[in-house]
Amino acid sequence: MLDVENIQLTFGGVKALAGVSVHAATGKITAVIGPNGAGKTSLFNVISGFYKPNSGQVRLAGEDISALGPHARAYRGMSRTFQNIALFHGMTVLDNIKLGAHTNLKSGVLSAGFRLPSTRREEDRLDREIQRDVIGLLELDHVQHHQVEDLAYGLQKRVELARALVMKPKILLLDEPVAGMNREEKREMSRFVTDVRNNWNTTVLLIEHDMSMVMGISDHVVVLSFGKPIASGTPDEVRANPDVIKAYLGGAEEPAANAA
Ligand SMILES: Nc1ncnc2c1ncn2[C@@H]1O[C@H](COP(=O)(O)OP(=O)(O)OP(=O)(O)O)[C@@H](O)[C@H]1O
Repeated sequence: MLDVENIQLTFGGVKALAGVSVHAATGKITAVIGPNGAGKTSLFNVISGFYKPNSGQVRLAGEDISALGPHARAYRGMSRTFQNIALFHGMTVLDNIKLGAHTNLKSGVLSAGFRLPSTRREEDRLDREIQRDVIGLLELDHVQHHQVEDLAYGLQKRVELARALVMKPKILLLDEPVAGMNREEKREMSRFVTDVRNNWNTTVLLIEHDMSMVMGISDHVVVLSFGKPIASGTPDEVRANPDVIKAYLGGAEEPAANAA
């Protein structure tokens, strides 16, 4: 589904990514892990089109999308959540979720402004679809009319996930989905991500520090260290890999070529 080939990205003298390739297979959960500064966030920003790499290619469902910006990638079925909560306060859960669908609506801003009958029909259809698919699946029924800022942290993260899903993405990019959560919230988020994949066959790519989440739900894990892939495989393979253990224990040395 997603093929990231040989990405090089430098910031001044710092090589943030030095030849990173990642394949996220259709309907699978792929995780990118690595110690602080390994290049995970940079890789996500390259994949979603926020950073332009020095070289390398990003392909989505076979199409080279390397030259496209974030909106064009979203339109092609790439959706992401962010590390920090990015919801609109003063709005309900349902309205926040609906914001994720604006590019799916056929009616333009003008007709929406005049509330033409066709726009209202489209909104009604969208409401029904959101209720049926997203709100039900993510168990947000009981809070859909609440203001988002009144919700507990874990629920707000779930609303963000819902908003990312409204577009029915081909691939869902999750940027540290359980950061800052308590154990119960982490367990719930893991279950919901797995449910989404199981129900819709969505391809999921996530970056995450929480090892129990990564090892619990991933089909495939890629490990970065100092901007390079050092291992990949099943959670069990990666866990047992001596290079990975060394990187996490702080024994790995930065390659001389990476020095600024
Ligand atoms: N905008 C930037 N300008 C300059 N250097 C940057 C920038 N973003 C990242 N870097 C550098 O690129 C390298 C990779 O950083 P990145 O944030 O991608 O790692 P990470 O694995 O996401 O780290 P963390 O787990 O701490 O979020 C680091 O050396 C970082 O200092």
